[in-house]
Amino acid sequence: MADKALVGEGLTKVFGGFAAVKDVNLSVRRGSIHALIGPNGAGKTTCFNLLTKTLTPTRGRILLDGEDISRMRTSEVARRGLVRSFQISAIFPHLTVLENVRVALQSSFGTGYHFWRSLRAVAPLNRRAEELLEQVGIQDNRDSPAAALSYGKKRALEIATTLALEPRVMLLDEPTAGMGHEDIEPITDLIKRVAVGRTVLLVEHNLSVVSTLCDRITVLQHGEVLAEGSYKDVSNDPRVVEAYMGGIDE
Ligand SMILES: Nc1ncnc2c1ncn2[C@@H]1O[C@H](COP(=O)(O)OP(=O)(O)OP(=O)(O)O)[C@@H](O)[C@H]1O
Repeated sequence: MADKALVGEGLTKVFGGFAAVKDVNLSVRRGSIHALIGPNGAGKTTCFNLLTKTLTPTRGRILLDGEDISRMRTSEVARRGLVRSFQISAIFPHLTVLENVRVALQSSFGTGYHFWRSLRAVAPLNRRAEELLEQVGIQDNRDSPAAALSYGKKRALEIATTLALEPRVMLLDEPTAGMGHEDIEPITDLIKRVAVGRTVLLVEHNLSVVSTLCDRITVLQHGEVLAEGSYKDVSNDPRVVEAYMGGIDE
């Protein structure tokens, strides 16, 4: 159990009689970057939403560091170090980049969204916010309104606000979705950097990103696990090739 940061056991989610996820077993090794992939409608988002506690499983269990978190609220699991990017700290477009990270830090320090608290009380958080901006490479934009950032830099800001919650396990939902070619490489490098010393699970459509970033891949099809292994293993698996035929995105 010690090497498994996050485990899904027999995860099933039924929507009005339709099983979007069926008896999925999934283990995310500590320190790894693990991807959930599969053709459209395979159940990736549903599975991800179960693991991130956005949805409650119809059946099955989720274990974080061996502890059953199946019935816990997202805020409880976030306190235990399982954080979905953007789950708590959505970007506030009219706040500056620095203020956005500070708000995320306030929520992790339990001071919440009490904007009326004196500026003096939040000032010590500025240094940490600046460090986080540096870590994701957008320190030069600290005083810009978040709305003015390029798409790629917005994603970097979202990662900074996630890091503010000190995640041990980070869950990223399609981190490169909607990105132009020029933004994909920097965000891939950034995820690699912030993954050091952490565990990362992501849903990602871009298979070239998956191949460069991920240690382990789970392929879903029709709500079930079709294959699991390294990118090389799964991409050479004839069942995976067949599942993707006609439905591949990249
Ligand atoms: N809330 C819901 N109610 C009913 N059916 C749902 C619901 N959410 C998902 N589904 C169905 O479950 C199946 C799996 O959907 P899901 O979004 O998890 O797949 P996906 O692999 O993420 O797909 P995509 O790559 O297209 O985003 C689909 O057939 C979808 O229509």
